[in-house]
Amino acid sequence: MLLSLSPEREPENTTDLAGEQDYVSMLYRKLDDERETAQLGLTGTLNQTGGTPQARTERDVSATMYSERLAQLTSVEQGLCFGRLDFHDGQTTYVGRLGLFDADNDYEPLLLDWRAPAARPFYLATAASPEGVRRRRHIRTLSRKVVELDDEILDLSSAESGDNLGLAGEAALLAALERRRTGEMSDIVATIQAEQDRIIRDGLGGVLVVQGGPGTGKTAVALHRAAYLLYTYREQLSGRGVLVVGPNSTFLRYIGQVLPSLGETDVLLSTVGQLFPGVLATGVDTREAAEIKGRAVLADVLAEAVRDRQQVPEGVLEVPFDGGVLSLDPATCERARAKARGTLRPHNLARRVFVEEVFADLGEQAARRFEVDLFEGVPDIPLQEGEKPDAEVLDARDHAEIHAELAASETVQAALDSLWPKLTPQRLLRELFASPERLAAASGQALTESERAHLLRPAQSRWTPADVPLLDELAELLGVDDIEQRAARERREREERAYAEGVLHILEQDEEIIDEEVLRVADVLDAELFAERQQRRSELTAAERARRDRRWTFGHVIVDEAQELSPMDWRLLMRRCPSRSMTLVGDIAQTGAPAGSSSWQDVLGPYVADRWRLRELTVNYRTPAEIMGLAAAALARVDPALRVPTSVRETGVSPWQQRISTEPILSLVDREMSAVDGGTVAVIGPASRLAELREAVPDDDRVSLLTVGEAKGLEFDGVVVVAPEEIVASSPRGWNDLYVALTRATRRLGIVYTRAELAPLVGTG
Ligand SMILES: Nc1ncnc2c1ncn2[C@@H]1O[C@H](COP(=O)(O)OP(=O)(O)OP(=O)(O)O)[C@@H](O)[C@H]1O
Repeated sequence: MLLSLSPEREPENTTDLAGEQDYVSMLYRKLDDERETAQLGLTGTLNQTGGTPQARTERDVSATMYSERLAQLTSVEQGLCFGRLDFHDGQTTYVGRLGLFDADNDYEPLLLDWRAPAARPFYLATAASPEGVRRRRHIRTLSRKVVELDDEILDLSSAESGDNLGLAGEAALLAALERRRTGEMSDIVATIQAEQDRIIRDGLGGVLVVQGGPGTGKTAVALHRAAYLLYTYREQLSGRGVLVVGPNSTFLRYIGQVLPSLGETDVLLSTVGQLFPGVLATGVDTREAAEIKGRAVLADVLAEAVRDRQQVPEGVLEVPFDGGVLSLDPATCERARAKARGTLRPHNLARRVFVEEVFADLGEQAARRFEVDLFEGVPDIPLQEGEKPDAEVLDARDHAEIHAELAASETVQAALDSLWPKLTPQRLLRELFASPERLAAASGQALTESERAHLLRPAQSRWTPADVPLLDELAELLGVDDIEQRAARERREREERAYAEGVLHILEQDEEIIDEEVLRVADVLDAELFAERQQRRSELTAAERARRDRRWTFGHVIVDEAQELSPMDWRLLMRRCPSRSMTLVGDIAQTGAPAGSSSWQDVLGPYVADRWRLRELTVNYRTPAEIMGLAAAALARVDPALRVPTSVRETGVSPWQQRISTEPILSLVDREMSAVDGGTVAVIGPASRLAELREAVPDDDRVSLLTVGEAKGLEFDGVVVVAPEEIVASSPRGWNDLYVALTRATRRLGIVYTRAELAPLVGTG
């Protein structure tokens, strides 16, 4: 065991257990009281009807507040209190998932929220630097029952025998690490380690990069940091929300429960591919296409593609109008285009200027023709002595009418659309990738012919995740004019509100005439009203509004597996976070995406120069030492200078390896399932073998069949890696991929070879 049980532990004692049970039971009673108060507050608020619009708004705010409080109080039920600190000065504090106070005793804290500054010694105090703490106690509960206490005495004698990983609460930590995995990540609030705590509580401003090998808790730390920031900077963050970006939806499902279990719901979890409202990116790019689409130079290509849609005709364009023909000459169009471009506005907004210029020219032609028609057959009357010529035959109203007619004319609109079309990002990108000519014109020297060939595809193709940052870029270049949609949405909201108010009004009137004995309408409609208000409330949370609004900017952005993002992904994310208050967690050694990065400075330089701070995590909590020995051989192939993080555990079980022909995969997986005794098993193989493996893998909820990309960020009790040599060969970052695959297991790892090319790796097992 690498995990030693130092510092010194006090023997567990039943009196202590009973004492802690009393205290914990008191906390749960307090929690129940708080819940009841919140529930009563909510019911009372929902039962109120009528009143002024302001009173109704205030009610909505109170209902929101009460239901949020209720959700928070419910989320902390499991493990409400998990720690106790005894200080040398005789003081004692309890640490838990939220703060509880004694209203009858000057609001003395009964339980400290783990995020409160006063709770920090629970995570940071060590025997060498005890911060006044004499004893740290981990309290383990099952439902509301105290089942185990783990004590550490922090004094200098134990500091000398302390282990070099500097772990706190080792017994509790070990218990957490050894537990079976369920397929959903759990919070680590009771056993956060000092190096993790420092990152979680780092200040809100600027860009913080957390670099750490597999299993070092980067994801856990990122999520706890979100909860910490929302607690500490609530005023600043609750309006704009926090965005957490993950690599794929499987990963988002895996981490989805962590923040709610910490009482936080106002966080948007999303992949980059989900950040363009209205676009569902279900298509899959080839590796080459994904890499090319991720390049920064695509921003220039897209800007050029937009300019390419601002045309000047080669010859005079004849525009049928009102029974005659108007002509648009290249010089006029050139002038109009230069003026429109000169505004530096996005394409769709600059179009207005282009149209005005063209209308001025066409309008003049139309007016002249109108005058000619007007005076046709009327003899010229010579001017009298001193009389001036009539400067304007048509007045401003006539001109306005002509403009309106031009605007309404389909032929004029068709001409304008051929020169400066109104464009959506979707239309432009679809037409760009479907046309070799347009793509060649837009890319100039930026892409070679063969690179362009990778991007070409039929117009009806599905969107892919790598298209999303391109659509986002185009939305900026084109200027999506969603004023009408916004107005429609606001109108809809007003109508819904008016309808609800109408219903309430009718109910109130009804109540006046209904017999007292009969159930009052409000008595039976509570639930419905509640649901309706809940719906309206959820529409108003920052996370929900952010999901619908492409231009939403977040108070803080957290990116997990940040090494996988392409330069174009970063452009999108930076737009969502102009304050550059960001936490990026990742591992350069695990980069698998073709457009992913191998240097944090390369990623961040364009946005913040060198003004970002780096923190490192060095301890691997997931993967036992035996497995890391094997993974180290794969990492050495990525870069001999890279080191694997130190494992906290040994299991005594070495990874096994065998050739595929020796035994069918099905029986190997069955064997692993019994070995992990009800835990989870993943079979990770190259994409090209997935169909074949699907037939060979048992149909069981506890077994997952995944590519390396899909397995990124996840963990399982047992892992079987199939055809490692094919994983390595199938991508330029093959060794990184294999490293990721080998580090997913918490207990057991098996490798099934198809060939023997990776003998050096086998030899290191
Ligand atoms: N302080 C801790 N207490 C208990 N468990 C922990 C602690 N830190 C990390 N873990 C556990 O270790 C495992 C690995 O954590 P996590 O997935 O956050 O690592 P990671 O650095 O994101 O890994 P990867 O780079 O492979 O995705 C998880 O099961 C997590 O709950």
